[in-house]
Amino acid sequence: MTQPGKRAIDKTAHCNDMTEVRRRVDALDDILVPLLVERGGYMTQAARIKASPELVRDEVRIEAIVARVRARAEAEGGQPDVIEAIYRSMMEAYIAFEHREFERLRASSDHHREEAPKD
Ligand SMILES: O=C(O)C(=O)C[C@]1(C(=O)O)C=C[C@@H](O)C=C1
Repeated sequence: MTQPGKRAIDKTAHCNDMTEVRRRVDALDDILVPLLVERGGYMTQAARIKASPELVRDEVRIEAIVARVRARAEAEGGQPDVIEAIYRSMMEAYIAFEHREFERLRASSDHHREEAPKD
């Protein structure tokens, strides 16, 4: 459980003008974007490990992630519906990326294949 006073929502600073709001938002985006890039790296890993493109989209896993992040949003004093919408949209973008990575990795490994493909 998130302790009272340690919730993310309680860390939001009171702002006196939009310059301060935007400075705070930019500072959080500077933390978020590198984390999203790192998360995206695991789509490349998944694309390498999965045996077929049909396995890229995994509805069971998507729903498990949504349930998990909704609960976390609640515990942090946030809005579960907002976090769910962000995650569903983010995962669609990552699924598209994972499909591109799946193709890219197979295409480049073809160049390194020693034997000619059969047929
Ligand atoms: O867990 C996976 O199988 C992934 O490929 C990762 C991920 C994600 O976390 O964004 C992306 C695509 C899948 O539909 C489910 C989840």
